[in-house]
Amino acid sequence: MLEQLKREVYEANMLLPKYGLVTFTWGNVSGIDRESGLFVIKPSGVDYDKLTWEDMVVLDLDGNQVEGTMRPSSDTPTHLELYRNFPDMGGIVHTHSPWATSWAQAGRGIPCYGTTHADYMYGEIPCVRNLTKEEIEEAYEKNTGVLIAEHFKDKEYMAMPAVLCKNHGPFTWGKDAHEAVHNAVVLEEVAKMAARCEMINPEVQPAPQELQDKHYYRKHGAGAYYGQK
Ligand SMILES: O=C(CO)[C@@H](O)[C@H](O)COP(=O)(O)O
Repeated sequence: MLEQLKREVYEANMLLPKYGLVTFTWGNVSGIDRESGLFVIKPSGVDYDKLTWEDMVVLDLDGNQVEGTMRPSSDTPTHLELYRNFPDMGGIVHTHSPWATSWAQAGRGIPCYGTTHADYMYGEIPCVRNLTKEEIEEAYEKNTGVLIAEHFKDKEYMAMPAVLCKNHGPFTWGKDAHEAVHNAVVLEEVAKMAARCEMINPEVQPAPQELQDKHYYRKHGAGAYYGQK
C-alpha cells in the first residue's frame, strides 16, 4: 500500500540526519496521499541507520493505523491535526534542530533579518505559546497540533511553512515531504543566522519590509502572503 509514498517519506526522513537536523532517533517526517486520505510517517524510536522504507507506518485521518507493525512516531497526533486542518499541507517535519529549538525554548519568534529568511518565510517565524497543564495532561501531541492550527487559522500557512512550539521545538511543512524537509533545513539556517545577528548587533532591526516583499514575492509570486486571508 502506498509504496511510492513510503519510499518518498523514508528518503525524506533520511535527509534529517544528513543535514544535521536530528540526533539519535529525534524528529520525524510524514507525507500524505490526499486522494486516499492516508498518510505515512516514520515509526517511533527507530535509529535512522536501521530504518527502511518498509518500516513506514500508514494511518488514516481518524488516526487508525491501517498498515505497518511498528508504533508510529509519538508526534503522529500533531501531524494528524495539521493534515486535518490544512489541506495544502502534503508533508510535515518535526525536529529538535538545535538553533530553531533554542529559539523555541527561549519562547521567541525569529524576526526576518535578511533575504535568506525572506526567500522562504514571509515575516517573523512565530513561536506559539506553551500548552496549559490541562492541555498537556489531556493530549499533549494532539493539543500541540491544535495550538498550531489555532495560530494559523485563516492565515496563508504555506507562506509561513514553519512554527516554533515554546519549550519544545519546530514544525515545518510543504507541498510534499521533501519540501517540508527543505523548509526545516532553511529554518535551522535562518535560526542560526538570526541568533548570531543578535549576538553581533543586539540593536539589529528586521530587514526593510520592501526588501522582504521583493524577495518573498519574487520567489513565490504576488498574492502569497502571511496574513489574514
Ligand atoms: O518531540 C519529540 C520528543 O520530545 C519527538 O520528536 C522525539 O524526538 C521523536 O519521537 P519519535 O518520532 O521517535 O516517536
